[in-house]
Amino acid sequence: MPLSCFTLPCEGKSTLACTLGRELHTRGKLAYVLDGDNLRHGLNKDLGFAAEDRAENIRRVGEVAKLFADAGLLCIASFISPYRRDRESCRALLSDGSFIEVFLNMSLELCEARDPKGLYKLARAGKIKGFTGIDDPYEAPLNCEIEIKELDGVCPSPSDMTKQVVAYLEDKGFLHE
Ligand SMILES: Nc1ncnc2c1ncn2[C@@H]1O[C@H](COP(=O)(O)OS(=O)(=O)O)[C@@H](OP(=O)(O)O)[C@H]1O
Ligand SMILES: Nc1ncnc2c1ncn2[C@@H]1O[C@H](COP(=O)(O)OP(=O)(O)O)[C@@H](O)[C@H]1O
Repeated sequence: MPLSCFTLPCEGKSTLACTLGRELHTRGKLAYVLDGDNLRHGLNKDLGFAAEDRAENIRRVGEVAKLFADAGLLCIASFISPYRRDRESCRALLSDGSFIEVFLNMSLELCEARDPKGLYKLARAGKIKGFTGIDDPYEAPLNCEIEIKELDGVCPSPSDMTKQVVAYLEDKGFLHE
């Protein structure tokens, strides 16, 4: 089961992927996290952020996730993947129902206020071009399986985000023996 979180930078993808991975491990499930930041240091270090590079990034991630799924692992993929067509290509690679798209739907203001790596600041200053959410697009999904959003302007905690995803997985029978 490849489970993929797609959103703007700083929306909490890596945090959710990590918390969820730990929760699945405590339930005796073998899970592996693929994260954009990490893969771009190795497997995908030849790629930049032009639309065709982002497409190739996500194509490779989909192929790797498929290998994990074949081996019986739960794969949690945490990438921006801003274009719908690239996400749909990943979905098409995998068997029906096994691709679960998680959309973290937080405001740009919240992401920008976090900015632990200072990239939004650089993008606003024009020092990074083509930064998602600032001068590059993000196409929100039309039919994701799980949407996590702010409640009354407050972002759910990592633990609450994880609970929402786990509830979905339990409901769909992914966590049964
Ligand atoms: N131009 C531009 N646009 C967006 N993001 C940028 C850019 N340059 C560098 N970064 C950093 O790269 C991280 C996103 O990598 P991804 O592989 O997930 O991107 S993508 O799926 O190919 O769009 C992303 O990390 P996260 O903050 O974890 O999302 C950024 O830190
Ligand atoms: N649910 C949350 N509540 C509060 N802070 C969060 C939450 N999720 C992530 N953060 C914080 O926001 C920043 C960006 O999170 P990160 O998971 O790296 O986002 P992304 O992978 O989408 O770029 C980090 O400093 C992280 O600690």
